[in-house]
Amino acid sequence: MDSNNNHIINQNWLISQVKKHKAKLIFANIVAIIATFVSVPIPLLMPLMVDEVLLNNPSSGINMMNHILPEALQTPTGYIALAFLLIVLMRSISQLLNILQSRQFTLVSKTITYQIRCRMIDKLGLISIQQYETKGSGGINSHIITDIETIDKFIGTTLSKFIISFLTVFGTAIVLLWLEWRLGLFILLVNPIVIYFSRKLGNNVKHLKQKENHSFERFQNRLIEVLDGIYQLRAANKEKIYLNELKHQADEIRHDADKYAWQSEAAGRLSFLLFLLGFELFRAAAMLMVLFSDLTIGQIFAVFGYLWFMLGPVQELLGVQFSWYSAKAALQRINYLLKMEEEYRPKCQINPFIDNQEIDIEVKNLNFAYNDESQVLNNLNLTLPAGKKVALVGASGGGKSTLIQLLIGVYRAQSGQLLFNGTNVDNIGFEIIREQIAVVLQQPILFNDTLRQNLTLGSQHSDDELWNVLHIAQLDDVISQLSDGLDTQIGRQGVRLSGGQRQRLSIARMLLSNPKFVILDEATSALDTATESRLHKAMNTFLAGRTTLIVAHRLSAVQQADLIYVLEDGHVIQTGTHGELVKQEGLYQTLYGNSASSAATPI
Ligand SMILES: Nc1ncnc2c1ncn2[C@@H]1O[C@H](COP(=O)(O)OP(=O)(O)OP(=O)(O)O)[C@@H](O)[C@H]1O
Repeated sequence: MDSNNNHIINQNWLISQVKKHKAKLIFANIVAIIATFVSVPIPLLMPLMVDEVLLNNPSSGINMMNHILPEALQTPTGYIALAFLLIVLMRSISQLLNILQSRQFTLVSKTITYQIRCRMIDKLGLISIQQYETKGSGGINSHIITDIETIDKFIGTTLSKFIISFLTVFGTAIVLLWLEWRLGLFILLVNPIVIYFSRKLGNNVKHLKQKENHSFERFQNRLIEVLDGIYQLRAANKEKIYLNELKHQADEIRHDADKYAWQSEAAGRLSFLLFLLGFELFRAAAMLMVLFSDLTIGQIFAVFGYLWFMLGPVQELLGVQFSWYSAKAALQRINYLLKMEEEYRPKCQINPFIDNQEIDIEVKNLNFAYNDESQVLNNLNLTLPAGKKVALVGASGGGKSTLIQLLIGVYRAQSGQLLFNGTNVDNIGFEIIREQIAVVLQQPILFNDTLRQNLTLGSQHSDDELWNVLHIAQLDDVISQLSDGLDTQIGRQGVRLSGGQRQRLSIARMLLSNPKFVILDEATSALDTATESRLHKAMNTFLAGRTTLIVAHRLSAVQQADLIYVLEDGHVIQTGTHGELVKQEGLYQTLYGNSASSAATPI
């Protein structure tokens, strides 16, 4: 579990990422400070215009303007026009600097979220299959897409606005202190009080965001399942029931999202109301000061200007905490995924496959259960001799596919040993073992891509090689008739192919990977007997000298094996060749005894 925690996104990791972008962030902050410096003095032009121009009390401001303006323009209209141009210039510069600053933040946030996404994708390759089965792809999907989006928004938008807003409020308070220290002090005190209360209010709503996320995850998981099974559901006329269930889950999202939306909005508005009350108090105090102190009308305009100036940034600051709650919840969910239990991956200490020799496999006293409820493999003992074809038969649910899962390391036995060429799998490591194995499943996994890509899975092979394996797999005739040949798109999960064609494509893929150990798990179950027989004949040359494990129910697939194991309740009850076993009283005879001459025997 400790090693899993190495992947999580914590403060240290974030700090290390931020350090990588130090230069950009320092630049962004300097830009933010300059932008604030440029925009904060704008309201100061108010006292100048009101006191010195409108009320005709020329002072230092007018003197300064006279340095810039030619004599002919040194009139109230000229001063107003100059102030107007100055303000336009200052506002434009400040906005341009804001754009520059937010650009820096976007660059940083996109890079950091890209890093998080890569970290999650790396993790996907490590998570144990058991965890995948429990979590479902929808949940994982939502972490990689929605949660990262939330974090991206927080870093890129909220955080960059936070800096500008904070600097603006701070700068405004400084100018107010300078204009009238009592008013400045007042603002400096009001803001922390408002932020304190708004945090209290925010605390009451943060769990609602998590609830909304959970509903969303449940919905997404179910949606993916329903879409994957839509064909079956439609055929069984159960589509409506499942779609209604989805609607019900969508309604849960509505309920939870609505609760969070209005309560966070209300909390935000209440905080802002608190600020507005402070604001009104401040305004009243400022007017009293005009009456009872030397604050001028112009200065009070400046003070009001600053209050107005502050409203937006204060609202941004108050909103930051809600984005923070969302980002924190998203981070927690991302870390949940990053902490998921990983597949057991022992390091390679011995490589028993280096001499290109055939592979023999020994299974010794193997015990395995998926959960506490039932034992699937019970002290299983068997041998797959090098270069031989071994069939595994038995009633459904006997543990045949489970043994395959253990052989390829998808699950791990609770006790017992698995030996490849006499070496325990724990000393070899499954990465090395999987290089030697190819598994063909009853329902092959195909991608919505070309035939070529589905065959090669990204490795480089010439067309001749591809056509050769397609020929062995009895698929070359079918594919040569397609107008796009190897570049034909096969659709989602290979829907444009028949069940038998999908199985043959999967066999061709196995042939191409040139494995030393072949596992065929009901790999030809969808083929007609004539094609199946041709395929077995064609594959015989390829399989010679390769250890082959055949899991099948059909006699045609079983009887060609050099050795057959009959499995019941997770252990071997009979061993022998077809000829020997049909003569023995027992499960094999019950299953295949009367159909020795028939080509296919469904169980
Ligand atoms: N992922 C899983 N989680 C929990 N239980 C499982 C899982 N996969 C299989 N099982 C259980 O393990 C037992 C053995 O299943 P397994 O698929 O190995 O049988 P099998 O012999 O291959 O059956 P079949 O001939 O029908 O393919 C069954 O009782 C099944 O319910």
